[in-house]
This record gives sequence, C-alpha cells and structure tokens, in this order.
Amino acid sequence: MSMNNERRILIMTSVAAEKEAILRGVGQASSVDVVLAGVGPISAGIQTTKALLTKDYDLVINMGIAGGFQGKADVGTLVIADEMISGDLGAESPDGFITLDELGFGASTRIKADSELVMHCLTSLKLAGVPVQLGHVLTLSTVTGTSETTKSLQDREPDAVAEAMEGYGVALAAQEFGKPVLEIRSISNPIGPRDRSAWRMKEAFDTLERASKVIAEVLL
Ligand SMILES: O=C(O)c1cccc(C(=O)CC[C@H]2O[C@@H](n3cnc4c(=O)[nH]cnc43)[C@H](O)[C@@H]2O)c1
Repeated sequence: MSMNNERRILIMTSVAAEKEAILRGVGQASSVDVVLAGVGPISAGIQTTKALLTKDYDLVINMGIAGGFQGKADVGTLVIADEMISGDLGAESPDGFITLDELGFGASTRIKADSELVMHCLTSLKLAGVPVQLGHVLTLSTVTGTSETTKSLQDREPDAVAEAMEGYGVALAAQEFGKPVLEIRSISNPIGPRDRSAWRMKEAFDTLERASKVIAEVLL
C-alpha cells in the first residue's frame, strides 16, 4: 500500500486509444499507473516486467478491448477473466491441439485471476449498471478470423467467453513478481470470419471508460 493507504495499481493496456479511454475513467487517481503493453503476449510480458521493476505495485490489471464469442459476450459488454489462458501455446497434432501443460514442460498455459478481487469488481460493476460477466479469456498471438478457428477454440475451451492478445503475458509477469492479477475486457467485436466493419470501437471504449471509473473507485 502507498503512504496514504491506497492500493498501488498497474494497469497494462495495448494501444494508445485504450490508454486514453482508461485514463478518462480513472481520472486523477494518483495510485494508478496506466502503461502501454504493446500488442501481443510477448510485448505485454516484457513491458509488464519493466513496469514491475520500477515500482512496488499491489495489483496488476490488464485492461482493453477484446473479441467476444457469439452468444457468450456481446459487443459493448464487459468481461472479467476468472482465468487467463494462452490459447495457442502448445503443439498441433493429427489428434488435435496439445497444450503446454499436456506436453509436460512444467509450465502452465492457465493463470487464475485473484478470485476475491474478481468478485469485488463484478459486484461493483453490476451495481454501477455496467453489463458485465465472468469467464475465461484466451490470449492469442493471431486474431481469430475464420469459422474453423472459432469452432476449434470453443471446442477446446468451452468456458472461454472472449479473446484478446495480452492477458496471459501480463499475468505471467505478475505471477513471477508474486502480484495478484486481473484481466478486464470491453468487447469491441464478435469473434469469427474477419469483418473489420463489425468492430464497434466507440461503444467498446465507452464501456472501457465506465469500467475504469468503477475499478478506480472500488479498488483503491
Ligand atoms: O484490425 C485488426 O485486425 C487488428 C488486429 C490486431 C489488433 C488490433 C487492435 O485494434 C489492437 C487492440 C487490441 O485489441 C484486442 N482485440 C480486440 N479484438 C480482438 C479479437 O477479436 N481478437 C484478439 N484480440 C482482440 C487485442 O488485445 C489488441 O491488442 C486490430
């Protein structure tokens, strides 16, 4: 905790437009730093590690926009991850995808979010009228753009509600430093055949801003 007993929070987000939406929501909160992670899990892991080396944070949050699996997470709604899962770290085989865990390298593709903080955020966001739900969020290096990939991801991870590109990288760095971690995502587009015209950025950034305001109020 900081001198004034506030939780020091590191929010990692991938691009400038997301950072601006989050800062509009967070306002003047002095104990919150919003730092650019870049796009993808590798950049996110590196940038989170760098940030964690500069200051003793109490909590790490990955926030931003994401794709939602249809029927599970609608555009304009918010998702809080109970688990952050690397969706493509492993090996292909004729019998299907083999995860890193199954390959037996001793590392896991799944990192759990801090369950107490997850429930606190979920309740507070619902009370504030933000449409929000809980579910697994996948981290992928490649944005899904076909029905085939969408189906295979859902078959493999039926409890996944959304996909983005940084959560697992941020979470892995936070875990290495022994810090609690959350991933909170505003849905900008449906996951499926690539259709950039279906992305609803304004709606997603508005939800991200509303969520950031609530998060800063209840977590500090
Ligand atoms: O236009 C594109 O195809 C495109 C490709 C990669 C990134 C972007 C961004 O706008 C970067 C922001 C950020 O958005 C997350 N995101 C949003 N929707 C998805 C999705 O359907 N699948 C995976 N990630 C998504 C991701 O975390 C990016 O870093 C645009």
